[in-house]
Amino acid sequence: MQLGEDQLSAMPGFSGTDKHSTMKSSPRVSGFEDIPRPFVIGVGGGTASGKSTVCSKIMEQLGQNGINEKQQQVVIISLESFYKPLTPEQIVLARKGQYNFDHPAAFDEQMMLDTLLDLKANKTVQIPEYDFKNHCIKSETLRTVNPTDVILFEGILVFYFKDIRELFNMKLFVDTDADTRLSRRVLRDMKEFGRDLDQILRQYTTYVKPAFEEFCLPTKKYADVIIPRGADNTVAIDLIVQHIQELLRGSVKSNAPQRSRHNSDSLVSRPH
Ligand SMILES: Nc1ncnc2c1ncn2[C@@H]1O[C@H](COP(=O)(O)OP(=O)(O)O)[C@@H](O)[C@H]1O
Ligand SMILES: O=c1ccn([C@@H]2O[C@H](COP(=O)(O)O)[C@@H](O)[C@H]2O)c(=O)[nH]1
Repeated sequence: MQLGEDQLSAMPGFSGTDKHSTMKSSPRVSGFEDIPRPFVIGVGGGTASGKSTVCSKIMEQLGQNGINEKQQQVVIISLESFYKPLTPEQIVLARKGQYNFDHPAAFDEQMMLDTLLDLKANKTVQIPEYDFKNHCIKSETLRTVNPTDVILFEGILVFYFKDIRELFNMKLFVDTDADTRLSRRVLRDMKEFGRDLDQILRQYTTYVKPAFEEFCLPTKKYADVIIPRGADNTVAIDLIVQHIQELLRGSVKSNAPQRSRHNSDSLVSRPH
């Protein structure tokens, strides 16, 4: 679905263009003509840093929440959809906090790559939904993701895999203090997934923390924008939303062929 001027001007904060002139109220910035569509934004960061919450806030501020999936112009995809299936023995270990869900080998990199390439080629894809409680894919539900304008792809290791990292047009890293993350993770795992404290802490100290230090934290250097304090950082979120709105407005007018943007060509540093 290509965005229409009316849909865009309905977005909160979208200043819009005069119906009869594309330049009057908000001149287009040079360089926006060739924005790739979809524009794929990677959102990395440690467990419970607020990646999902930041993505939800971005969606909300773009007026995308509560919209029929078919009409959404921005979608969120989570890395957990690409967990490899566990054997029955591994599920037993996972229930005791003895399976490493934080190691890159836990993910199906090829499936992730194929899915992102299909989305970049504006194909409709089916994405599994993950069940954290039972450590498996929900077999009855496959989520259909239609061609869209902006994709937010969030997860602990989204910047770890080089092939995947190179598909992102923008990279955000949600940077939240480790104690805050641990306390949120404990509360979330207890409340939402019914886990006990022993299991949570064993898993955290054995796998989550070491893997964060070995595989996730080193990927921070790839980020175009680092968001300290996660969803509490309303200034950063406002700026990112404003930027996405500029992108969407640019994509509406663009007929130019898509091309990938190089890191150093980051849109964030362009003057608005
Ligand atoms: N700024 C915040 N203040 C308080 N709680 C938060 C904040 N951001 C996230 N949380 C809570 O912390 C937990 C983890 O947040 P989430 O966005 O799911 O993180 P991630 O996607 O990085 O794992 C959730 O229970 C969420 O409600
Ligand atoms: O079955 C599972 C699968 C994953 N996890 C943990 O989830 C986090 C990643 O998700 P965030 O939303 O980014 O926190 C990862 O640290 C895994 O340890 C799990 O506990 N059980």
